[in-house]
Amino acid sequence: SGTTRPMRILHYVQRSAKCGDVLSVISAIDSFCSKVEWAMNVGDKKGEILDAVVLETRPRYVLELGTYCGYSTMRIARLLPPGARLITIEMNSHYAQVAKELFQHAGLDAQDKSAEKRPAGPTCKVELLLGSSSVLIPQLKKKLDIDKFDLVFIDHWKVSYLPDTRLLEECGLLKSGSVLLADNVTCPGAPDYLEYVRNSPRYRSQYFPSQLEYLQVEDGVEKSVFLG
Ligand SMILES: CNc1ncnc2c1ncn2[C@@H]1O[C@H](/C=C/CNC(=O)c2cc(-c3ccc(F)cc3)cc(O)c2O)[C@H](F)[C@H]1O
Ligand SMILES: [Mg+2]
Repeated sequence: SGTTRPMRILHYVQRSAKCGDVLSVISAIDSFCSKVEWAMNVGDKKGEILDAVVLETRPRYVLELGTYCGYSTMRIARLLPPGARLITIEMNSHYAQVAKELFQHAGLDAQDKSAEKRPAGPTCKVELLLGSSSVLIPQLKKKLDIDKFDLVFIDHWKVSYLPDTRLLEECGLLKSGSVLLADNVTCPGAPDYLEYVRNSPRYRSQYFPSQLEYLQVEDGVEKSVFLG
C-alpha cells in the first residue's frame, strides 16, 4: 500500500477541512480516526483535559515530546496567546513532514526549526524540531534561547517518559510550578514514570481518568506539578 496512515489522515484533512481553520482540522482528524482508521492522537476526550490544563496554566513556553501528526500540537497552539512559544520534538521525518503540512492547512504559522535558513528569533508559535528528545532537550537553552518550560506535554515512546523527565530536571528546564501532562499513563501505560512522579517529593501529581482515543477503553492523563 503506497500510502502511510499519516498520509491518509493528511489527505482526508486536505479534502474535508476548511483551510486556515484549526478547529475544522482537529475535528476532521477526529472523525477520520473514529470512523475510518484509528490513529494514536490524544483524541477529543483526553483532548478536552489537555485543553483545560493549557487554559488553566496559561503557559508562555510549552514543550511537546512526540509530535506524530501534530494533532495535540494544534490543540495546544490554538489556545496560546500571541508571543507564546510551542516547541514540539519529533524524531521521524515522515511524521514531521505530515505534521508541518497539517499545520499549514490549519493556518498555524509553524516553522521547521531544523531548517538553517530561518529568520532570527521566534517569528511563529509552533517550532517543530526534527530529532530525538534525548539529543535535543540538552540543546534547547542554547539553540532556542529557552530558559524554563511552563508546560510539557509528554506523548512519545512510553519507555522514554521517565528518562526524559529526569533529563528536563537535569537541564534546568523546569521551574517551581512547571506542569507535566503525560498521555497514556493507563493504556499503554508508563508505570516507571507514574511511580516516579507520584512518589517523588518534587512533584504533586493528579490522575485524570478518561478513555483511549476513539475507543471505549480506559486510559487517562497524569498532571504533575514540579515543586522545584
Ligand atoms: C525517545 N525520543 C523521541 N524523540 C522524538 N520523537 C519521539 C521519541 N520517541 C518517540 N517519538 C515520536 O513520538 C511518536 C510516538 C508516540 C508513541 N505513542 C504511543 O505509542 C501510543 C500508543 C497508543 C496505543 C494504545 C493502545 C493500543 F492498543 C495501541 C497503541 C496510544 C497513544 O495515545 C500513544 O501515544 C512518534 F511516533 C515517534 O516518532
Ligand atoms: Mg498518546
